[in-house]
This record gives sequence, C-alpha cells and structure tokens, in this order.
Amino acid sequence: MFTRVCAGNLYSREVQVDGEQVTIQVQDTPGAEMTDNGISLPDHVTCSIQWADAVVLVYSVTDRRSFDLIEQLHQLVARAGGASVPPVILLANKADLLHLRRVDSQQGPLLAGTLGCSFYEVSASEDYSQVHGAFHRLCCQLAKQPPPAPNSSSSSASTATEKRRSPLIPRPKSPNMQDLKRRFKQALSAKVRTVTSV
Ligand SMILES: Nc1nc2c(ncn2[C@@H]2O[C@H](COP(=O)(O)OP(=O)(O)OP(=O)(O)O)[C@@H](O)[C@H]2O)c(=O)[nH]1
Repeated sequence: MFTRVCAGNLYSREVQVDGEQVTIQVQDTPGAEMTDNGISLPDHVTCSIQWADAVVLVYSVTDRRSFDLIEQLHQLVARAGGASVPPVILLANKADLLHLRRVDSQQGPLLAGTLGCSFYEVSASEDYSQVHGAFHRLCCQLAKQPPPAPNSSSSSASTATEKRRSPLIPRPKSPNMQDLKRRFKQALSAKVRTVTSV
C-alpha cells in the first residue's frame, strides 16, 4: 500500500498497518497567504491536496490565530479536493506549553466534530509517539477504504480518486530535493573549476 499525506516537508516513511508494510509520503504545504478575502493557497498547495490521500490540518494551542484559520483551510481543502475530498484530521500541536495555551482543550474536539474529522492533541517536541499514533490511525482509516470497483468509472467520486492518483497531476517537488540538486550542481561546477585551474 502507498499513502500520500499532505502535511510537512516531503518525507517518506515505512510503517506497519495491519501487518502490511506501508510507505507514506508527507508533503509540507508552506506559502499560504492572508489576503483581504481570507487565506489564499498557492498552486503547489492546491496541487498537493489533489495529490494527497489524506490531509492533516495543524494548529498550535499557543497561537489562537492558527486555530481560527482551520475552518477556512478546511473549506479550501474541500474546494481543492473537488468530487473526492481526501480524509482530513485535525492536530493541535504544542500541548506541552501549558503556560502559553491560547486555545482551550475542549475547542479542538468541538471544531473537529463540526468539520467531521478526527482530532488529536499532541506535542511534537515532547512526545513523538502521539504524532506517530495520529498518522498510524489515519493510515488504518485509509487502508479500510474500499478500492474503487473496476467498472465504476462512471462514478464521479472514484473517477476523481483515480485522477488524484494519476501521474497527470504532477507530484509536488520537495524543496529539499531541489535544494540538493542546486547544491550538487554548485559542487560539480566548483570541481570543474578546480580541475581546470590545475
Ligand atoms: N514546545 C514545543 N515546541 C514545538 C512543538 N512543535 C514545534 N515546536 C517548535 O515550534 C517552532 C516552529 O516549528 P516548525 O516545525 O518550524 O513549524 P512550522 O509549522 O513548520 O512553522 P512555519 O515554518 O512557520 O510553517 C520550532 O522552534 C519548533 O521547535 C511542540 O510540540 N512543542
């Protein structure tokens, strides 16, 4: 099984889901901008949402604004997902910073209930296993989804799912990879210069 989750720089991880080896790729979505009309997502983020099998929306419990933006982000995900909105989970991060908390612990589950998604409160820095647990349960949820029926191409939902997985939607490039390529070229040209000068 191969699962793509829209949420962090592009990372690849092997995890066990119900005894099956699963490779998940997690893609960061930086670049959301605040405009007079609310949040605007750059094209590469919209593309990531169409490419993803699931979306993880994250806010910080120390940052009220990040919480207030979740509903709007969820709407953008729904719009970008089109006919087949990928499953979404809500993560409240930085739960360890009790003295800086700006979002009540009841508000996250309430919002998740309204949006119809699962909720997890975590501390990425204090307890990585909580984050792992949230991703693991998301993978289990995805694994339980029935695959599209072979003759169901007329169903708009399955067509959209297939389209999302199609290579026609370019997979977003990892900025890290691009950076690596750039650095590799620089190192190569530096080497050529050194050889030429010898
Ligand atoms: N105390 C605490 N700090 C955290 C936690 N998660 C992240 N941080 C810190 O918060 C800061 C921002 O973390 P990032 O991983 O850069 O968060 P980000 O969402 O990518 O931030 P942007 O670059 O603004 O998008 C860093 O200093 C992290 O160490 C957490 O659970 N608890």
